Amino acid sequence: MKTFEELFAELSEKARTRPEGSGTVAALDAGVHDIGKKVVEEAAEVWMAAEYESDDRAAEEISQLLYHLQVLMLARGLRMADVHKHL
Ligand SMILES: N=c1c2ncn([C@@H]3O[C@H](COP(=O)(O)OP(=O)(O)OP(=O)(O)O)[C@@H](O)[C@H]3O)c2ncn1[C@@H]1O[C@H](COP(=O)(O)O)[C@@H](O)[C@H]1O
Repeated sequence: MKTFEELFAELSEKARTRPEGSGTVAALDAGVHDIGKKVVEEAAEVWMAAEYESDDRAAEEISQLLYHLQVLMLARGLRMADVHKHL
């Protein structure tokens, strides 16, 4: 288990060190267009899970959407503070 901030720190480190086999590195290499499509796909899965599936399935889909949003942030060079200032 990890928090939103802990995941962002982990993904930032992956982007910096580019370890072999990292899905995050592969996604970053694919670029903003591909990551954006993944965000939309995961958002739809969140919607469906929230409407038709269990609390745990909805939470799982939400975690995946949050992951892909963080990857998109990294691809754009955005930091957590850039988002926080709009909350
Ligand atoms: N939290 C996540 C996470 N959530 C979602 N995903 C990715 O998003 C996909 C979403 O799953 P779907 O069910 O939509 O799967 P799918 O359609 O079969 O997936 P694809 O074929 O599109 O890859 C997963 O297969 C993962 O590739 C994640 N990938 C990685 N993490 C965490 O990110 C960290 C770094 O991971 P690596 O960069 O892979 O080392 C680790 O702590 C991981 O636990």
